[in-house]
Amino acid sequence: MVALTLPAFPDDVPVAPLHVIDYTRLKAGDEHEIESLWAAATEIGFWYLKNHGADEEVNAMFDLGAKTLGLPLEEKMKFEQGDWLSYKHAGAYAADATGATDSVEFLNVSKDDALAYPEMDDVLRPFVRKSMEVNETLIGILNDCLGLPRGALAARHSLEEHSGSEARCIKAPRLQNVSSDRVTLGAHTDFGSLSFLHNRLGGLQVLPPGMDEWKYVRPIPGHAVCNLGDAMAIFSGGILRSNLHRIMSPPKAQAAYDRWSIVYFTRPGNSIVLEPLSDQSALIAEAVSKASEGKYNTGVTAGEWFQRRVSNVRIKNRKGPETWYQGRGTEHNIIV
Ligand SMILES: O=C(O)CCC(=O)C(=O)O
Ligand SMILES: [Fe+2]
Repeated sequence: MVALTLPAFPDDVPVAPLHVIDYTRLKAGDEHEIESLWAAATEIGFWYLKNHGADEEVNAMFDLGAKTLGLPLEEKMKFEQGDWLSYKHAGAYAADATGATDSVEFLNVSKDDALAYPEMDDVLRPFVRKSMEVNETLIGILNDCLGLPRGALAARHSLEEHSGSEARCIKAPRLQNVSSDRVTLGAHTDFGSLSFLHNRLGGLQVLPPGMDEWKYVRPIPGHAVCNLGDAMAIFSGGILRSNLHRIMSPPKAQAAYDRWSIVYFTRPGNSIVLEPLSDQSALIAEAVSKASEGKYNTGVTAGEWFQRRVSNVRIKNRKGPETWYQGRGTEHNIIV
């Protein structure tokens, strides 16, 4: 189970000063709040979201995750399926180009499974539905800020089409006798559109644009952390930012505890081509005209983008450092 009393996040580590966005104000169309969201989405691509109304669903997911990932390894390994869904054991991913491995385990459940199966429990489905509602609202607001026709981004995230959208529970076990600056999940950008993340302990770090020092994202009770992924950076011709991040063991006294997180990833439908929506927005067309030729024309679908990224991070598929680079996303210009 998740410990009820955890040591406080330390005051003497570098933190990223993320915007705090109030979801209820956003929903009410508050212009100041929309401007803050736009600033966060274009500058760093990460923000806190308060008053999102998903606490109950998220807490149930933490309990479900603890129960499921608490099973013996041989039980969990029966559910490892291909490169992506269900269970991922610790050490299955490369943490960097050298072949060092990660130390987190995941439980992934596709939104298509969570919504489709009648016997799906009363924890996953409510969490997926609530997370979808929040992410769709945020994506809709960003759609309008980008000057896209109403529903242009929503059409690329249709409920009907199968996609890489999924719920994830992550456990990073406390590390014994290891210095607290150990990377537990390697530096990456998220593959899809928008991630709705819930943390209780520190350890998540972002590399803010133009900086060479990683900054912690301080967990704030009741506040989710939202971040944009590659698809939104590509659709917007680079106006929206998909920022590099990683997980470290929790800082200072928090390092003595297992670290749990719950995430919902919204990703485009598998058939959606990842390219800038220049013909639908003057703002995007202008951004693309300033970028190097073809920079955001990936020539692949969201399904292919996802498959490439996830299979190249699998350590079993590693041939050498090039495999790590072949799995990179929109952050590929950044040397870490
Ligand atoms: O656990 C976290 O804080 C972040 C997880 C993450 O970045 C991911 O699963 O993509
Ligand atoms: Fe991530």
